[in-house]
Amino acid sequence: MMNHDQLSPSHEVREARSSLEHSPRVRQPVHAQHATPSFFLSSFRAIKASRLQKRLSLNQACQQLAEWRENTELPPGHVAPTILGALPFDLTAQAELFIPTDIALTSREVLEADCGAETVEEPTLQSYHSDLSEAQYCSLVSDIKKRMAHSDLRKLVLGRCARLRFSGPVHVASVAKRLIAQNPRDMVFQIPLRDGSILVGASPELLIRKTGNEFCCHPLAGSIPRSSDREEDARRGQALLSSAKDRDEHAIVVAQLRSQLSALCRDLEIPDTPSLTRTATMWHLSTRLSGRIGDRKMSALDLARLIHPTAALCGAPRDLAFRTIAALEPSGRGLFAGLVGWSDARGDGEWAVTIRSGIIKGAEAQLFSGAGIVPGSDPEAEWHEIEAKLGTMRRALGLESVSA
Ligand SMILES: C=C(O[C@@H]1C=C(C(=O)O)C=C[C@H]1O)C(=O)O
Repeated sequence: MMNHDQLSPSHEVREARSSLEHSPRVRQPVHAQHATPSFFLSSFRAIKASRLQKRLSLNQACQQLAEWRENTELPPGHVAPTILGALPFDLTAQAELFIPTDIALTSREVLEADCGAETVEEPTLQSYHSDLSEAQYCSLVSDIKKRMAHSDLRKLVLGRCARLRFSGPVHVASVAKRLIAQNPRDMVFQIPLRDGSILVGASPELLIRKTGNEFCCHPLAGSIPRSSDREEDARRGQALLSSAKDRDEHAIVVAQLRSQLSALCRDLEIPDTPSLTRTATMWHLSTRLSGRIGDRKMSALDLARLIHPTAALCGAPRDLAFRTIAALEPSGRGLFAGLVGWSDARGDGEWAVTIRSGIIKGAEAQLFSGAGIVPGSDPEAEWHEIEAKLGTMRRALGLESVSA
C-alpha cells in the first residue's frame, strides 16, 4: 500500500523547543497571539506551534529562510527556526505564513490527545449552499470539453465551494481530532488565519518534501470514490488503475512536473506507471517523483513556489488553465487548492496541497472540492467525484451526509 514515503529514515519523535529564541536575527515584536495552536502532521513530522511572532509574505518568507540558512547555527537535534502556514492557489494573493515563537516536534498521538475530548453538544447543520449546483457544474464541464476541442486546453481542474451554517460555533478542536483519527495516511493541519478563521484539513497530496538536497513529490490525479463494500471497493481501485481516461489525466500532471523538475534537479526518478493511493473516501492514481536538488541553497518553499500550481490542481497548459479557472469558477479559490506546510532554517520542509479541507469561522464552514476535467470526462461522474471528495470534511464535521 502506498503512503507518503519518507526521505529520512528517522521516525524519532522528540519534544524540543525551537532555537528561534537564540537567534538575534529573528527576534521580532509580537503582533498577535493565537489561542488556537497551529499544527502540521505528516508521516515525516508532527509540528505544533503556538504564539505568533511575525507574519510574512511569500517573498519575505523566502528571504527569511535564506537569511537563517546563512546566519543560524543549528546544532544537530535542535529544532530549526521554522516558518509555518498556508499559501493561496494564486501565489500573488495574500499568504498566511508566520514565524511561531513556540514550536515543538511531537507525534500524531500527542497531537490527537491535545485536541481534548470531543464535544458532547455538537451544533447542528442549519443550511448548506454550493456555489455551483449539480446542473451548473455539469454544464461547465461540457463547456470546458468544448473549449478543449477548439483550443490548446488539455486539462482543467474545476472546483466549487460549499458554505455550511451550523446552529452554533463549530468546535474546531473536535474537527481536528476527527481529521487525525479518520485519516491516518494523510497530512493533517490546523492553521489559524488573520481574520480569525481556522484552516483545517487532511490532505493526501504532497506537493514537495525536501530534506537535505533530496526531495520527493507525490501528485494525485485520476480519482474514484471508495465503496463500503470490500469487493466493490477493490474493483473500483482496479478500474481506476486501468482507466485510459484517468491514466491520461494523470500523465499530464507527471509530464508537467518532469519538465519543471528536470531543470532544477539531478537524478530525477519517475516510475513509468502510476500506483493506487487511497484515503478514507477516495482512490487516486499517484506517482512518487524523487531526486536531488542541484542548488543546495534552495529551500523547500523556494521549490514549492516554482512548481505550484501543478496540473493536479490547475491544468495544462498551466497559464491557459489558470485564466480559465478564474473566468469559470464563481468563488475565488483563496487558500483552497493552495499549499499548507512548513519550511525551516535547514532548507527542509513539506508543502501539502490544500485539499480535503475547510475554513471554519464561528458557526460557518467553507469547503472546496474540485476534479480534473479532460476531453474524456463524464460531467455526472465528475460531480459525483467532487461530492465524494467533500466526504473527508463532512465526516470530520460530524455530518453523515450533505447534498446540494
Ligand atoms: C481538487 C481536488 O483534488 C485534486 C484532483 C484530483 C483529480 O481530479 O483526480 C485528485 C487529487 C487532487 O489533485 C480536491 O480534492 O478538491
